[in-house]
Amino acid sequence: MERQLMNNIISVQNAIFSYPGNDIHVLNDISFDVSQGEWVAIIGHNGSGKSTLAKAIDGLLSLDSGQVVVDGLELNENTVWDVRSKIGFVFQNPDNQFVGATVADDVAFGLENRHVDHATMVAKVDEALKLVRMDKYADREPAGLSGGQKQRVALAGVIAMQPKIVILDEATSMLDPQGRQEVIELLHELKQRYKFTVLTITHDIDETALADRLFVIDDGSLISSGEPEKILSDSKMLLEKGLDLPLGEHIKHDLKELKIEVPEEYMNSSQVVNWLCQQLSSME
Ligand SMILES: Nc1ncnc2c1ncn2[C@@H]1O[C@H](COP(=O)(O)OP(=O)(O)OP(=O)(O)O)[C@@H](O)[C@H]1O
Repeated sequence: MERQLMNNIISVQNAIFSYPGNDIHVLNDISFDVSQGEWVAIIGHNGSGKSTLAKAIDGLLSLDSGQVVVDGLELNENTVWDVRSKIGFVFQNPDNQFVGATVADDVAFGLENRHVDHATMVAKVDEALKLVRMDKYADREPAGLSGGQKQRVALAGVIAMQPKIVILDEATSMLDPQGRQEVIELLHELKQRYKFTVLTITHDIDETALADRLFVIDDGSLISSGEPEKILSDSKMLLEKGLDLPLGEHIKHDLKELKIEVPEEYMNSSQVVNWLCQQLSSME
């Protein structure tokens, strides 16, 4: 109810899409709205259509039928550049995104295209690199960085532009667990600070617990959407759809297999550990 009162910044209605030469609907009549400032995480098995959906929102491909509206603009060939200017997109493989000779040049690229004055540009680049903890690498060549460092720099490029919408397509997949945690916390902070709307596509199921809403895509259809805690506690559906269980739910699932009664509601791993300790102490 509360969501309906907020502004929709992304609206996808009856999206249908097949790649040329293949009749299969990779997007099979998908509809949803995303509110301004909302963080939506998208999960689904390999090949379920998540990246295709993200590309359709960014106008990188056009739908066979249906409609995408971004910040009040209906996406079509006349509006595609305006739509894209509202979206910061980080792909899984940042190598395809680097254009600058140095890390700093690369982060500055979008700002230069917007003719931002030099002093502002230097300050924004420095701030963005500090936020992703890559300021010490400002003069390095992007090609010489590790996969995780490249993903951080790609993210800095997006942060510097302060777009209304940030789409991360498996953009933390090369980060180590600590780095991934840092980037997710950073996103959370930036979302509060700049009121970004965030779409994250991820195979890291634990990461999705922090989102405002979770979408499950299966063979091109949006089969479930709602509060992450509700969806993440539906272990039967997640397993049926070939998805991982979050760690806490994984432990609960194993306990259930041992015929141990566990709470139905979603618990993260620390909550499961606390719950187990309580059970043990009550047995003493
Ligand atoms: N350029 C393309 N040409 C033809 N088919 C494609 C193309 N890109 C993707 N596909 C197919 O479309 C389907 C959906 O792909 P997509 O990349 O959207 O899935 P995904 O859910 O993002 O997968 P993953 O989790 O593996 O990244 C897959 O069957 C894929 O093989």
